[in-house]
Amino acid sequence: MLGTMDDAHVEVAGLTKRYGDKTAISGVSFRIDAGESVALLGPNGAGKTTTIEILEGFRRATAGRVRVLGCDPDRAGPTWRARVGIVLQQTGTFDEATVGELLRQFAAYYPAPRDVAELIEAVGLTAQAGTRISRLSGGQRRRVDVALGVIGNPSILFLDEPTTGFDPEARREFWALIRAIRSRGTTILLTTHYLDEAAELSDRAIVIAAGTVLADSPLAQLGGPDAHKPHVRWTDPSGDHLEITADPGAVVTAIHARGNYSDLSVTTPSLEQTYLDVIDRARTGGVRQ
Ligand SMILES: Nc1ncnc2c1ncn2[C@@H]1O[C@H](COP(=O)(O)OP(=O)(O)OP(=O)(O)O)[C@@H](O)[C@H]1O
Repeated sequence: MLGTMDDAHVEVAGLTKRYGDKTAISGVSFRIDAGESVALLGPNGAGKTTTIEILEGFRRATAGRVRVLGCDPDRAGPTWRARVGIVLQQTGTFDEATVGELLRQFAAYYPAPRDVAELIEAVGLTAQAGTRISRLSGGQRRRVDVALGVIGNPSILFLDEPTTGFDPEARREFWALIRAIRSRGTTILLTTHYLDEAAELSDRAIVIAAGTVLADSPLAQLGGPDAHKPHVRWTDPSGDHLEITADPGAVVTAIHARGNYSDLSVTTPSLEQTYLDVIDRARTGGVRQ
């Protein structure tokens, strides 16, 4: 059966994956509702690709419960696969075909594909529709990858490090493309090492490291409430000071009133710093947010 009684598009409970005697994923649980866009974050080797490929049905879980669109990906059939869009980290090349030929060929595999000309326009390749894939730039090929991922009009789209190697302009164009797919109501799970990308494309971040979930929260709340408070730093005759405060104005006014200070600054931690703190705290024995 496709679909569940509720709105969960992904349900993962106690997911564990071992490669031989190495445990890559250890008891991971999370849920993604229909229409949500979620970023899976974590350092190299954290288990992101392993997790996403289990959800795609490309790898088999060692233990735990996994449901995508209400089905176990390991047992799901072609009807399920037609509703799941995938953009892998690296894709094969179809050098001899033109963009239009390739997409028309793939559209024929799906019961309810998107209109090919409209999709080519949506991914910004109208001028290249008659161009062989081998003649496209790296960024243009990645657009073809995305077009192939959504040609079947999927309910959920998996993107594994979609913009690695992109220049800043290509990355921004790609974000616009994904936002357009998101605005159609498609559920999205992406892995990325770029915090700005996660912030642009996601409602929520799930942070994993060493195969366990460290945080699962909206990006603006990552690390807990104190993680986003401004830092006031200053120096006075008694030494260097740091105060983390929700009201930096009041702290600065008090410092000023006391006088005899130097090197006063007010900064807000970046999302990247907050993320690195979450990872760091876990390494040094902190607790889950
Ligand atoms: N086929 C495999 N056989 C053995 N070990 C593997 C295999 N695939 C992954 N691993 C190991 O599992 C762990 C998780 O790897 P995974 O590729 O899922 O991490 P990742 O978070 O996607 O990393 P990256 O950010 O570098 O892509 C790593 O320690 C990796 O070496």
